[in-house]
Amino acid sequence: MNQALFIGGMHKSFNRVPILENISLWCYSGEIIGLFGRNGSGKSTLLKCIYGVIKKDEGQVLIDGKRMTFQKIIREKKIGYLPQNSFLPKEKSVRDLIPLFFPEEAKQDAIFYAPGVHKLEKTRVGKLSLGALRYLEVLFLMNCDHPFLMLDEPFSMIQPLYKERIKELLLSAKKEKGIIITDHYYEDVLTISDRNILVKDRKLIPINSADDLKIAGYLR
Ligand SMILES: Nc1ncnc2c1ncn2[C@@H]1O[C@H](COP(=O)(O)OP(=O)(O)OP(=O)(O)O)[C@@H](O)[C@H]1O
Repeated sequence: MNQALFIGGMHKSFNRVPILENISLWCYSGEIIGLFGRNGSGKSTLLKCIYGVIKKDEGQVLIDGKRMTFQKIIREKKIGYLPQNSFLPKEKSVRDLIPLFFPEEAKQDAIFYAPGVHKLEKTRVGKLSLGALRYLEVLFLMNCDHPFLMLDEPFSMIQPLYKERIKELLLSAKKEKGIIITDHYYEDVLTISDRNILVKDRKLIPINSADDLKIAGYLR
């Protein structure tokens, strides 16, 4: 079912320093939005405010016209969020972790039989390479039933093979989900995104191409 995520009139300051001012943003299922911006421009803050892990000063998050709180987003499984730091327990093996997150056999199979997972089965999460870990996290999120996903730097520091696998997952997931993704690996994002936005001077600016990123001062 097509769904719409709407963020309206969002403001956020830290210690009275404004980071985001009067931010409005839409995301529909079936699209990938690329979110760009210089270090410290407020991309992670925006995602955290939408998800509700940090409190916004003002503004609304609506899904299909219904006002969302952090509790509702979690309870009703509305948004899956990939933070910059890993959320998987380090001491568990990949094989033990899968049934922990996914009791249903069909979901377990979807993950076990995803490309490259079989050979990671016995490895503990803490021993996975950064690329394998990020891939596994994205794979887990894709297999949850959230209509929206927000990913904070899924491509950072990972080898091309895993980047390609993550891109394939995202392109497949967007058939059913709306996805917001932020990463400084802008070329990887631009190859899969449908719309792009730059966070600059506390505001959002629509971006149509890498040239626009130059004009807006994100690239040289
Ligand atoms: N909990 C916090 N307390 C105070 N200031 C914070 C906090 N979190 C973020 N900031 C500040 O808010 C600004 C935006 O940070 P944010 O992490 O959202 O930027 P970003 O665009 O995601 O950067 P990067 O590309 O480096 O990940 C920065 O100046 C940062 O120092």
